[in-house]
Amino acid sequence: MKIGLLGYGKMGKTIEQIALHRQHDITLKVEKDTDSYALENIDVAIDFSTPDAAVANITKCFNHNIPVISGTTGWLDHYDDVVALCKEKNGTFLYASNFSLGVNIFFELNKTLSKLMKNLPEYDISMEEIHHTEKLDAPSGTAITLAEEILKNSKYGSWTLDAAKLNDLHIHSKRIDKVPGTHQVVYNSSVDTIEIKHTAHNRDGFALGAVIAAEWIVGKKGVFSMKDVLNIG
Ligand SMILES: NC(=O)C1=CN([C@@H]2O[C@H](COP(=O)(O)OP(=O)(O)OC[C@H]3O[C@@H](n4cnc5c(N)ncnc54)[C@H](O)[C@@H]3O)[C@@H](O)[C@H]2O)C=CC1
Ligand SMILES: O=C(O)C1=N[C@H](C(=O)O)C[C@H](O)C1
Repeated sequence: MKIGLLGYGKMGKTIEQIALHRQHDITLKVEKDTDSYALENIDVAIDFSTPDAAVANITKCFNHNIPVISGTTGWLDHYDDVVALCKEKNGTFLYASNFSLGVNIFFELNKTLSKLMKNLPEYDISMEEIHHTEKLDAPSGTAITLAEEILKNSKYGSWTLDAAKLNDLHIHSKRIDKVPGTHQVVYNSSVDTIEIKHTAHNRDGFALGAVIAAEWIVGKKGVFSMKDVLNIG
């Protein structure tokens, strides 16, 4: 498979290693902020760029009929527009806030736990996400995915980064040098605490999931998620 890497930073370089190991070719690497690259000789594009660049990169793939895997976070206000454009162009698109198998299992644990806790308002819920200091967005895309599931079954109106907003689900975003990604959900009452936590040890799990998604999507049309790839949830 010929892969175009839209974004060749920490994730692009990790994906390259895993893709080569799985006998794929990297036929394009976009390393900096430009839209003047050519989408030629590519079976699938994988976008791990920046919040500001993601929509233009995805749109360019639709216009060139290239399936696109999107791992970039921080652009989700435009997600519905991108899905509509994909359908209009008869394109192929998959976004995941987190491609790792472990986090996708964690998403299912979070869903199950939130359903179990639905009628127990004596528990206050909070979340914490920790990432490296180069991360541009907060909260993390993964934290938003977790929060959106919790909100379906909780007393909270929306998620917030502001601890003073007591009626909302507080996400505490911490930035610590070199941390690849840690997410925790805490249910706290006066008598006990229930916590679930996922800790990434490096970026290999994210990268492997993105390559597996790219392998899976070639030849398909439409809008997909990691649930389709992993057949869970
Ligand atoms: N969904 C997932 O599983 C994961 C998502 N991410 C997300 O992926 C994104 C990238 O993460 P990192 O690789 O750690 O960041 P990074 O900062 O190391 O790399 C981003 C790269 O994109 C390049 N870039 C800037 N403008 C561009 C453009 N217009 N087109 C193409 N490339 C452009 C930058 O020069 C840089 O090399 C972030 O949004 C991050 O949150 C990161 C890890 C896992
Ligand atoms: O920026 C990162 O590094 C990560 N971003 C993703 C997110 O925002 O959830 C996934 C992972 O946690 C690493």
